[in-house]
Amino acid sequence: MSSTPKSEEIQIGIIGGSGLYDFEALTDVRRVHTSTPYGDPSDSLVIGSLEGVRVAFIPRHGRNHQITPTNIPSRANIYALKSLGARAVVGVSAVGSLREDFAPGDLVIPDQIVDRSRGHRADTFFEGNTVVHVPFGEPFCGTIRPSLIEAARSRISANVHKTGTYCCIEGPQFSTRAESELYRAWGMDVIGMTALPEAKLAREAELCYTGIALVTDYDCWRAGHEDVSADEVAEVMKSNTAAAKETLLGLLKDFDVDTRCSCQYSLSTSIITPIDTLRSSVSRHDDWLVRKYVP
Ligand SMILES: CSC[C@H]1O[C@H](OP(=O)(O)O)[C@H](O)[C@@H]1O
Ligand SMILES: Nc1ncnc2[nH]cnc12
Repeated sequence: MSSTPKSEEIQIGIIGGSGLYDFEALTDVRRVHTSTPYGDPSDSLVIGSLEGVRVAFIPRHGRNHQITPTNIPSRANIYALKSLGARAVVGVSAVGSLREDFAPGDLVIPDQIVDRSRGHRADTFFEGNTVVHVPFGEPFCGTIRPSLIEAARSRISANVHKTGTYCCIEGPQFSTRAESELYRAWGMDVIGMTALPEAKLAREAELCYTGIALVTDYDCWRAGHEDVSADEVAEVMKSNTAAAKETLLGLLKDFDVDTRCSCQYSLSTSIITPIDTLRSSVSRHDDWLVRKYVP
């Protein structure tokens, strides 16, 4: 069903993960091929309407799942979404469970992340002559999370966990059993390879970022269970993606970005390089984020 957009402006970006390579419910669709100062995004972006909201969708591994986690061009993806006008981003991802009571098929709206990646992925936009330290104590947007939880709880039959710490490894290999046990002992709840650097970059780009984590497996810690495999993740995601899409439709039903949300002005107290020096020397790369703070 085609719905009249409430605004022509793109409000929100959706980044699809494993198993979520398109969003067939989008109407009034056009495909945008774009390149950015950070290279090409993972794929062309699909712009369309969902529940009357203009949305930009991109599959983070590419539509044929050909980009490994280390090589995901997250800076280009976030730049492309921001430059199309998005004020918020939802990242959908497949995750392993690190606890008994988070079962395959469950949906988690994570509230924390621990970075266990190997430092091979660019995780800041600020590599020029502007030094910026954004707050990241709450890595997921506290304004949109409650709406996402409410949307999931009211629209899907799967178990919804309203908090969870996402342990982000870089992969592409899955974890060893000793690592998996360690992450469990540290109190982490789910494990994946992609919420970072996405969430960090979204915060630097002053976008509200939240995640929908779809549990596909028990990683490799659970006695009596086969260790996770890519085939298992793909198989479980065949049914999980429907829950993610339904949750997104619920979120968008009355969606409006709160311009007072602190994510929307995260740079306002974060630029340590004196504004006076920036006025004359802000580098081309940093300019698109910093310019509004340079009088
Ligand atoms: C296909 S298994 C491992 C793969 O799945 C997850 O991807 P995404 O977060 O994009 O859904 C995980 O992070 C790995 O990239
Ligand atoms: N067990 C796991 N480890 C890392 N990433 C995953 N994505 C889905 N399941 C995963």
